[in-house]
Amino acid sequence: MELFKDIKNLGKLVRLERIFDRDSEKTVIVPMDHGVSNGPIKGLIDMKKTVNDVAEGGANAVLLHKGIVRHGHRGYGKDVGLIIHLSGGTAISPNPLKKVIVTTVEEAIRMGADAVSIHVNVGSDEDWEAYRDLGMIAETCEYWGMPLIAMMYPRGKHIQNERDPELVAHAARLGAELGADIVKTSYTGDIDSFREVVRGCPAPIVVAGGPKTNTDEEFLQMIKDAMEAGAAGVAVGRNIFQHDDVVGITRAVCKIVHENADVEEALKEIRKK
Ligand SMILES: CC(=O)[C@@H](O)[C@H](O)C(=O)COP(=O)(O)O
Ligand SMILES: N[C@@H](CC=O)C(=O)O
Repeated sequence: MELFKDIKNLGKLVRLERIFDRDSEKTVIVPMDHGVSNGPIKGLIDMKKTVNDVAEGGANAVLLHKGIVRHGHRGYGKDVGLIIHLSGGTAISPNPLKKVIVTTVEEAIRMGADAVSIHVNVGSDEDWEAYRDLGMIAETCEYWGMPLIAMMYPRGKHIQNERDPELVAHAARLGAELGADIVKTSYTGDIDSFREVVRGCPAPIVVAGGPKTNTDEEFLQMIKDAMEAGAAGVAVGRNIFQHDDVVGITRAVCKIVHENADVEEALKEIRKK
């Protein structure tokens, strides 16, 4: 794939083709790691059903913690790529922004992962520990041919605006500098500033979702704008798995990401309740 022309590691290339569409060279990832950070929230109770629904809707990959694969692997339905999340931390911790490494790349390989991910809150207390983790895990991923996705967010007590374009650009660049193959970060709110984030980051960027938006139009427009700005895809959790029509909203997102559809056309995929 042209998108990964800088990557020479064959194992990584083979695996990346399982989580990116070979024709569009874009991806729709559905993170479902919220059980660790927030507990069994809406949409993440029956994990097999939710994984099956997003697979049915055409998602390229789901992102899970290891225990959900162990307890919840479907073994039926349409196959979907598997990204295993290596970081953990909870909203009820005295330091909710602190993430520690809870799994190894080797364990992810044993579980059949197509990629692994790590979460870094840039600007949080002791963020340097996460930078060290990212750099070291990148080296292990290189050895095993395992693609690494770094979730890079400006978050911390001195960060006033987590979507500030300069801060998002810095966080994204840091991910690429320390060895991530793909960077996931927040949308900055407008096409021009996000284009600069993409320009400043040598690794492909996938855009994160955030809390469930009020309307489907608002959410899909954000996806459309991020793609227009040069994103290589999306990694959206709650706006997909908490939707009343999980299959339909996944199809709508895929239509924009892979087929460059406009929002109006994509909305037709959703079954209104
Ligand atoms: C649970 C998290 O920490 C999130 O960052 C999650 O991993 C994610 O990637 C985004 O999920 P959304 O629900 O789309 O914000
Ligand atoms: N490839 C797996 C990924 C989830 O565990 C599947 O399709 O079920």
